[in-house]
Amino acid sequence: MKPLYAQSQLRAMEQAHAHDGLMEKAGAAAARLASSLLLTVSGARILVLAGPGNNGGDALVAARYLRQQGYQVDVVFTGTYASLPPDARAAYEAWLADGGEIASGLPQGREWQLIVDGLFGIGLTRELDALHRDLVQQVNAMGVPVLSLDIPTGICMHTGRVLGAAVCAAHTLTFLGLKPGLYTQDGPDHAGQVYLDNLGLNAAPPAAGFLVDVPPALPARRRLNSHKGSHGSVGVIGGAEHMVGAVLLAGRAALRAGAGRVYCGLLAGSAPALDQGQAELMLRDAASVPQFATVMVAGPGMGQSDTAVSLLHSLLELSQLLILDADALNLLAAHPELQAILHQRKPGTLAITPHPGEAATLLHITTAEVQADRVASALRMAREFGAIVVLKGCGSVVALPDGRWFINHSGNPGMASAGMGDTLCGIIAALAAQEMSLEEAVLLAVYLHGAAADSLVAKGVGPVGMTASEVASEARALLNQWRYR
Ligand SMILES: NC(=O)C1=CN([C@@H]2O[C@H](COP(=O)(O)OP(=O)(O)OC[C@H]3O[C@@H](n4cnc5c(N)ncnc54)[C@H](O)[C@@H]3O)[C@@H](O)[C@H]2O)[C@@H](O)CC1
Ligand SMILES: Nc1ncnc2c1ncn2[C@@H]1O[C@H](COP(=O)(O)OP(=O)(O)O)[C@@H](O)[C@H]1O
Ligand SMILES: [K+]
Repeated sequence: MKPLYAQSQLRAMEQAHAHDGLMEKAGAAAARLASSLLLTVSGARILVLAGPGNNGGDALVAARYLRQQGYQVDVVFTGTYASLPPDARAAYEAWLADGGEIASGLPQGREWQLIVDGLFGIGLTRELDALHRDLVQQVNAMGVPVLSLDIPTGICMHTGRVLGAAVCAAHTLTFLGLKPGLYTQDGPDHAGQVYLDNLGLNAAPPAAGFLVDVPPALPARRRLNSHKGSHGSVGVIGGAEHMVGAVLLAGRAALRAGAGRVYCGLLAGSAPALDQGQAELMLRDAASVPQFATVMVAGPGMGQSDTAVSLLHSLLELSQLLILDADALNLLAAHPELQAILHQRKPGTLAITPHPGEAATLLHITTAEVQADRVASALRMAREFGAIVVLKGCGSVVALPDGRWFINHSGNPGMASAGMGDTLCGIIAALAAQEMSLEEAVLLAVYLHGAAADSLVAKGVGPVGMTASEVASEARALLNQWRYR
């Protein structure tokens, strides 16, 4: 896991090292990366975009180093000299003193092999104005690789949201520490490959959150002398008429992630007595399932019938570890009396896995408002529902009631297909059944789920057409590889 920082923490780091030449180091690092990216292009021409603040200063330093290395460098500066912050002003003067020139608009009739984006960094506080929006759109239309400094211009460092328009970079060199906006929402689509340069600062403050980019804690190795009862029992309730598959997908995923036994309770009157594709699943009357299970999942395809409400009600009052998804979340949103029970539960025994639409229903806001700040939305749900929360989507956010949060770094758009969420809750339940805490199970399951999808893409199974069942099988392969090899 890697630390993620808030703007205030990055500012404090900058201030504590105000006399350490950080901008010079940042610009030099940018020039090094730029020239390594251009290695195969001799005599390359580089466009450097410098904005009105210190991000622009970094770019001007990089421009100077690149010019000294023999590149042809065109600088476009969008600020005003008089309002530049001191370090950036010094960088501006040094560029001119070195013989560099400054243009205020894009030079015509030139072709560049690389663009360095130093328009805005972590100081972007509002939507881009018309001038910058226009420039960003022109840059994106050029089809030239872009190296963004600190964060792609136009991306909000906290939320990953596009503020009006944003640069689509192939590479982002980020300074001092990683920013959450690089890893969730629209950040990953704009940042390309991310490189971190800590500018020589080795002591960093405590993280605001964490990026989960390696497998977190794994379940213990199995004792040779173990039996099916040693690996827990998962129960899954849901599957109203026409939605039976959701429960079967969750149950099958739980088997593949190692649960000793899996029971499924289907609400549909026409439900099968056997899963023809997975005879190991034990199909029972939904109301009876909790008595067999150490960990329960409720919600996949559950519908919102009175039966569903009363099943959920009784489940919330039981002490088992519980994972709620899909319709269970919609029911929770619609029935305040169900929410009231949540706070009587033992801490750490409930997880909820909303996608942004379900999160909006739970929080009584719009999906756009949820997405405007995914970390804040996930933390709010964690607090209000006393639950471990997975806010799914690109850069899934895991938030805990005590205020800790994580952004998951695995996964890809091949996962945007029906059944993926059912698979995720089956995996969470199976890991929790194998004696992990629910918090550990959630963190591992979210990473594993995405890593399995990434592994399938690497093998050519996706992103197009990758199925949730395939992800469950690949998750099994990875879990075995991580734990036993
Ligand atoms: N100060 C330092 O010691 C260091 C700063 N660094 C760089 O400095 C950056 C942060 O610099 P700043 O705080 O100056 O911020 P930025 O350079 O990101 O931009 C801030 C400037 O843009 C203006 N602005 C914000 N939103 C705007 C909008 N939508 N339209 C038009 N103007 C807008 C602000 O009023 C301000 O003038 C970092 O991202 C990093 O690149 C690094 O060099 C590390 C060291
Ligand atoms: N673009 C994406 N990048 C990464 N993960 C994604 C992406 N799209 C979907 N996912 C993941 O796939 C799963 C989809 O869950 P959900 O929307 O509940 O699907 P369903 O209800 O159809 O099963 C979530 O874990 C989500 O994080
Ligand atoms: K930038």
